Amino acid sequence: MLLKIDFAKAKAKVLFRIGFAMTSSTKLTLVSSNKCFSGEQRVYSHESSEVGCTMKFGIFLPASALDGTKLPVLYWLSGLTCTEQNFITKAGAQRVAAKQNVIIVNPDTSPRGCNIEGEDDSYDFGTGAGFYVDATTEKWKKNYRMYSYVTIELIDVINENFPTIPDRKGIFGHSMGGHGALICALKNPGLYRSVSAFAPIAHPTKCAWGKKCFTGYLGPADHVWREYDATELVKSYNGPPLDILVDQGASDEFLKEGQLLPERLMESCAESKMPCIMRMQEGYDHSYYFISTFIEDHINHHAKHLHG
Ligand SMILES: N[C@@H](CCC(=O)N[C@@H](CS)C(=O)NCC(=O)O)C(=O)O
Repeated sequence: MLLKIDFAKAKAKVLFRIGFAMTSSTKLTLVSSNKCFSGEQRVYSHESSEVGCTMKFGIFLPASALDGTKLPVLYWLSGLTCTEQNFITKAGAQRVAAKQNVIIVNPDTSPRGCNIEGEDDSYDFGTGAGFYVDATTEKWKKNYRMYSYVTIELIDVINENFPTIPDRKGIFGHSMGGHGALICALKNPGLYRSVSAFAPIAHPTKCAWGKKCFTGYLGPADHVWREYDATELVKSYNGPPLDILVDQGASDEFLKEGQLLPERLMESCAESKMPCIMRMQEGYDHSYYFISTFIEDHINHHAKHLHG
C-alpha cells in the first residue's frame, strides 16, 4: 500500500480538544484538570526531546486565558525530591495568579525512569534532583539536561500550546529550584523580566548538596561548576537590570547546616551593584508552610514587572 503524506497539512496547526492551537510537533497529554479560582489547574505530560523521557508539568490558567486572552507566564522550579505536585497542592499560588492574571507553569525536577544505574539511590542526586544543569559526564549527559529543558524546550512547548505573551516571562523557585531560577535568569539576560527565590541554594559550589550534584553531573573541574553558580554568575552578569527578591526563613534547618549560603549571594550582589532584596523571615523553616506564607508577595513582585 502506498502511503501518501500531505506535508502541508501535517505541518498545519490543528485545534485539539484542550482548546488551544497546537503545532503537530508537540503532543501534550492532559493528565488532570481541576477548576480553581475560576481558572484551571492542569497537569500535562509530553515526550521531551531534551531529556529523552516523558516529562510532566503543572500549568495554572486564569479564567481569561481559558477564553484565549494572551497572558504573561511565570515559571516555578521546585526543590529536591519534588514532582510537579508539591507546588500545585501546597504553595497556594492559584488564588494570587488568578488575581494577577498570570499563567504559572511548574515542571518536574528531573528526568524520571531513565534506567541510569544509581538514579534512585539518594534523595539529593538523580531522580528529583536534576539541579537545573546540563550534565556533561558520560552517565548523565543524555538525560540530565534540565537547564536546556527549562530555558528552551519547555518555553517553546508552552508558547506553542497556550495563549502566552512570549516576551513576558518571569521565573522563581525554591531551594534547588530557587537557585535554578537565579541561574536561568543570570545566564540568559533578557529572557526573563523578573526573578525571585525562596531559600535558594545560593552558592552550590561551596555546599554539600551542590558539590555532590556538580561532581556527578559536571565532573571534577570546578571552573565548569562556576558556570552554574548564581553567586559567581552575578559577578559577570551584563544585561537588563534584574530586581531580585529572595525570602529566607531564619529557622531553616538547611540554612543552619550551611547548604544555602544566602549571605554569599548578597555579598556578590553588593559588590556587583546587582539590585537584590533578601528578607530574613523570623521563625520560618524550609517547608511549603514558609512558601505559602510569602507566595503572594512573590507573585505580586513578578506581576509588577510582567504587566509593566
Ligand atoms: N531531607 C528532606 C530534604 C528534601 C526537602 O526538604 N525538599 C524540599 C526542597 S529542598 C521540598 O520542597 N520538599 C517537598 C515538600 O516539602 O513538599 C527529605 O527527606 O525529603
